[in-house]
Amino acid sequence: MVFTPTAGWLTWDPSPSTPTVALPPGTVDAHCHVFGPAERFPFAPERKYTPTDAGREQLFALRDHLGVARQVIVQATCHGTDNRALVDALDAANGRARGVAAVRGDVTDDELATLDRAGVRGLRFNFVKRLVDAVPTDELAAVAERIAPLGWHVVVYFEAADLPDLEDFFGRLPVPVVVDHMGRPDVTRDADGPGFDRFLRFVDRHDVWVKVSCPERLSVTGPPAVDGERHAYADVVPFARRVVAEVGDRVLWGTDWPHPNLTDHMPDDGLLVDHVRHVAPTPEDRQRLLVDNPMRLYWREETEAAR
Ligand SMILES: O=C(O)/C=C(\C=C(/O)C(=O)O)C(=O)O
Repeated sequence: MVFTPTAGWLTWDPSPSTPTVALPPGTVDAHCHVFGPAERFPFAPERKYTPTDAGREQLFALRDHLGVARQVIVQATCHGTDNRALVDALDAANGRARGVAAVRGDVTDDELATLDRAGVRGLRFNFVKRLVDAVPTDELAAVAERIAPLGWHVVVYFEAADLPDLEDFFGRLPVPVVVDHMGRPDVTRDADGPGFDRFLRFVDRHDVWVKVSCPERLSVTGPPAVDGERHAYADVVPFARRVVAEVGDRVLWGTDWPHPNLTDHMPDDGLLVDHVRHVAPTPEDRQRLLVDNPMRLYWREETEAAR
């Protein structure tokens, strides 16, 4: 079957620059994806977009190019609840990757156990309307009860405007909740204004984890370097720095490679690494953000053994 990438859809940068920021040893890219290759792992019929292939070899090459040690591969909607490409990449990563899968409500306990053995440590619940149709929250709540004994968590992706309708559902989940891309704030607003205040109150109330990922999706100032530095997405920085300052022990970072659904510009992944310097200004901030927090969430057995 031939899969034609969605028209107008940019593909990932095949030659990202070399970061000027030296990442701490053990850095984890806590949000990236693997797409296909489609001839081995066809995209889901229910998908809302068709990406270009972005296979495990390219994902691992990016890891090594950026100086990242480990990756958390997150199931994207283009593969629906078919986690075969994810599991294949986990198998090939030799312990250097963990996964966040997507499942239907009728997933069996044996299937969950198989995913756990493959390195999956969470499920993704996607509420972004341009990506999924109606979300069966009752089904998701039932599945969340079943993954609690596995020690898994739930990664949630939603638009900021939808948080009021979703907050109670998230607060009732019996497992840790991790929010993708800071809950997609409107960065034209004040990072200290009521909208982001509300998000951070939700985070604090329910001990929610937050990814300071995807400045390229959130920014309206775009990629041009700011003040001559290898820094961009300056309008996103105040929001991300607030999260790092106020949620320091539950904050994560990721590249979001291969950056699906971007049409106006494709980020340079080397610049995304440099961007971290502005989001997490001290070495201690970066150690927590890039190493300690993701290791505690995804490689708990190693962090507990090291105590
Ligand atoms: O890759 C991301 O995290 C963001 C997007 C896509 C998905 O998450 C997905 O397809 O599951 C998006 O905003 O289009």
